Parts: sequence; structure tokens; C-alpha cells
Amino acid sequence: MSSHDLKRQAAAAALEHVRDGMKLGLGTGSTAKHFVELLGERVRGGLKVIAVPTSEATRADAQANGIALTTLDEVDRLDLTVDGADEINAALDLVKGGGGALLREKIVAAASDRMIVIADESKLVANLGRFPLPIEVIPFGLAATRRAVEEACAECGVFGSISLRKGSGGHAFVTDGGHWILDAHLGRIPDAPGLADSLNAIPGVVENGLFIGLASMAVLAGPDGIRIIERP
Ligand SMILES: O=C[C@H](O)[C@H](O)[C@H](O)COP(=O)(O)O
Repeated sequence: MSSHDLKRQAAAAALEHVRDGMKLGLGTGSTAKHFVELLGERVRGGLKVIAVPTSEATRADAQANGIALTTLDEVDRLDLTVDGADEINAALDLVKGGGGALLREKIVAAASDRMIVIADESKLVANLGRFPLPIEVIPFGLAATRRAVEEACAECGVFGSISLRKGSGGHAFVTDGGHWILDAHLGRIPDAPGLADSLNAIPGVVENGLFIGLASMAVLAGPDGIRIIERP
């Protein structure tokens, strides 16, 4: 079965948790895009939901699929956010931001009563860190911020190269918030909560891609079917 099919299966399984009248957060990325498309089918069939997208790309997808949108200024809390991830461990801590949407994704997840992470099972890892950790930074003072990121990593006992993410044309990739992204190639992150706190204490860092304690359930699709991991 292709990765495309597995992602769609995970998205379909998460859709079973959506109820009429819910306020939803819509994630970003290739897996979340399946969820938006399947949700759109249900909306066209009469399901009433309202949703906050986590990126301009997801906003466009949601609009194309006829999903009513709102903002976190117009609603208080969201009932449920469904989003993908780059890595998921057994404790449901995540690495996110491979697509550059980590900041809005974390704001939306934190404003949600529940977050379901959807993925093909290859995203489940014993240790976070093989996927480069995205760190969203302010362009001003980039070199100083990068040095501070290296120091914070070293103090947490993790080492590796820190690279500025490039977009099309070789220029810095720019997030929806107008920021840049440093990708930290760390290999293994033994203390993810500690590293997340240290990185966010750096003035030039806007947010990091470690999602600690936000996901309540993972829906993982593999060749043998769907596997659910729930936060105890
Ligand atoms: O910034 C992007 C998001 O965090 C994505 O949810 C993450 O990169 C996973 O994307 P995909 O489902 O395409 O693997």
C-alpha cells in the first residue's frame, strides 16, 4: 500500500471523531490535506462544522472544499484539531514543522481541547530527533540566534549542524508569519521538554517544532491497519 493510501486511511479514521457542530483546527501537510478533503466531502453531505486553518495552504484547501472558516479571534476554544507530524514517539510528543507551519499549528493545537495526530506508521519513532528539528526564528540577528540555538542544544546534551531552510530560488524559506526556519540536525533528542523550553527562551526564537503534551491521540496507518495510541 502506498504512503498516499496510508495517509488517507489515517485521515479517514480521524474523521470518525468529528461531530456535528464542532469547532475544528485543520493541520497542514500532505496527511492533513487528506483530512481536509474527506471533511469537505462530509460537509457537502450536510455536516456542520467551523474550522481554523493552520496555514495559508490549508486555508486555500479548506475553502476549495467548502469548509466554513473562522479565526481564534472569533471563537474561544476549539473542540478538536487534526494534524500530521514528522515524528511521533510513544508518549505522543511530536516533531512538527517540516512544511514550515509549526507556529500556527502549535497556537491552534494549544487552543484545542483535543489534538489527534494522523500519520502513516513510519512516523512513529523510539526517539525524537532523526528528523531535523524546525526552529522558527526572526530574520533580524540570525547569526546571534543561531549561536544561541547551538549553545542551548549543547547545554541539553545534543549536537549537530543547524541550517537555514532554503526555499525556491535558494533564498531563505519564509513562513506564513514572515519568519525564517533553522533546521537542527540533532539525531536524537533525549530531553525534548527541556530542549523545547531552552529554545523558546532565546529572544530570536519564535517557536520550535517540539510539540510536548499537546497530542491526545495518534492515528497511525500501516499495512496491517489502523493503530491508535492514546495519552494515558
Ligand atoms: O509544517 C508542517 C507540518 O508540521 C506537517 O504536519 C508535518 O510536516 C507533516 O507533514 P506530512 O503529513 O506532509 O508528512
